[in-house]
Parts: sequence; structure tokens; C-alpha cells
Amino acid sequence: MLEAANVSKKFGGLVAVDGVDFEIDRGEIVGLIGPNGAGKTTLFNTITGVLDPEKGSEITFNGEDLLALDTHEIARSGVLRTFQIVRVFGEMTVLENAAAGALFGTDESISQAEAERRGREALAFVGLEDKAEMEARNLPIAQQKQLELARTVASDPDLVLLDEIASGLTPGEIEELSDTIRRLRDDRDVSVFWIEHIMDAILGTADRIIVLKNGRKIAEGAPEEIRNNEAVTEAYLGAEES
Ligand SMILES: Nc1ncnc2c1ncn2[C@@H]1O[C@H](COP(=O)(O)OP(=O)(O)OP(=O)(O)O)[C@@H](O)[C@H]1O
Repeated sequence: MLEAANVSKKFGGLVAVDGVDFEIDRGEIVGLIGPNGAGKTTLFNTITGVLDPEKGSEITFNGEDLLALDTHEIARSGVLRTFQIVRVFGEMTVLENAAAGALFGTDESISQAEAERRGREALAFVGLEDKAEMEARNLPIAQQKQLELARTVASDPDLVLLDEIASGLTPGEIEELSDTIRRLRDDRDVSVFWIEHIMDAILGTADRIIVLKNGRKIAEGAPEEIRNNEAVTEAYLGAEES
């Protein structure tokens, strides 16, 4: 479904992403890990149209060239994301936030009432239906993260990109979020591409892991293989544990 070949991005003389190839299939949870500055967020930004990668990079989604589309068109094609720092609309209600996902993330033209219906359904999916009328800024951080996820769900996504959605949460909150992410895959056939520093969360949830270091892909495989991969341990897990 998502196919990326030879993706590179430079900032001046710094090669932040360096010739990365990968694919994500339908209904698959793929983790993207690597030390700070490895190029993970930059790679996300090239997929979502925030940054233009270097010439020679190729990114297609269901056969469509994403590099020819702007950020809104990419969202409407079914690729939605959450952000490292949550971006809920604080003064809007929880329901208005979710409904905004339905209004702006699809290429259909829908009524406000239909957007609210889809918003409520997305809130129920993440377990926030009883918070619908609250102002979003009054939600605790774990629920703001669930709300960001609900906003993508309301857009009826094919692929959701999560940027460190587990950071700052308690183990119990992470387990709830991981469960929501698994249900996205299992009940809705949504694919997930997930940047995460919290190893237990990503290794315990993803079907496959891609590891970046200094912009390059240094490993890819099932969580167990990654856990036991020496290059990864040296590059990342070792650093985390020391
Ligand atoms: N807009 C920018 N201008 C210049 N350099 C940038 C820019 N964005 C990122 N970089 C640099 O590119 C490299 C990759 O950064 P990126 O944020 O993609 O890494 P990351 O793997 O997401 O890191 P982290 O885990 O810390 O979020 C870093 O060296 C960073 O300083």
C-alpha cells in the first residue's frame, strides 16, 4: 500500500534521511525506531508532504505518487498523522475536534451533522464518548492523545502515522493506547506506521520494526529479531539502557 524507495532528505550539508527503502502493507503495524536525530520525523514529513525529499526519492500510496500531492491531498488520500506534541484544538470541544477530522480528512463533501456522527463514532472507538462536550484542553494528556487518534479515525484512514504517541504516558495508559492501535488494525484494517522511543510499547505492539540510524535503515524485522539484533542494541537499545 505505501511504497517508498531511495528516500533522502538533506538539510544543507546534513543528510537527515539517506536512501531509505520500505513498504507498509494493508493492516500492518510497523514501528520506526532509532536514536535521537536518526531521521524518523523527517521521514514522516516527507511522506505527509511537509517536506520535499531529494530528487530520486519515490513514495507511492496505493499506486498514487504522494510526492505530487500537497499535505491536504495526502490526508484526503487516506494518510493521516498525529504529532509528537499533541495538536488538539484546545478551545474546541472534544466532539468538535473529532468532527474536524471527518470534515477535513476525507475527499467527500459531508454535512456538519454527518461529521458529528462520524466524530462521535470515532470517540466511541477510542473510549472518549462520555467526554464529547468537554473543552479539549481540559483533557489529561493521555486522553488528548486518544483524541488525536480519534480525529484520524473520523477521517476513515487507510494509514495512520503516529509520532511518539506513547511518550509521557503511564504504563497503564500506554497499554490502553496500544490496545486502541491494535483494534485499528484488527477491526478496521488500518495500517499504522509508528515512531516510538518507548521500547516496550513498540516491540509489544508492532508486527514489524524498521530501525534508522544517521538517516540510514540499519535493520528491519519482527520485534523479536530487532530485540536480539546486535547492531540495533549497539545503536539504540544499549544507549537507552545505559
Ligand atoms: N528543519 C530542519 N532543519 C535543519 N536540520 C533539521 C531539520 N529537521 C531535522 N533536522 C536534523 O535532521 C536530523 C534528523 O532529525 P529528525 O528530527 O528527523 O530525527 P528523529 O529521528 O525524529 O529524532 P528524535 O527521535 O529526536 O525526534 C537531525 O540531525 C536534526 O537536527
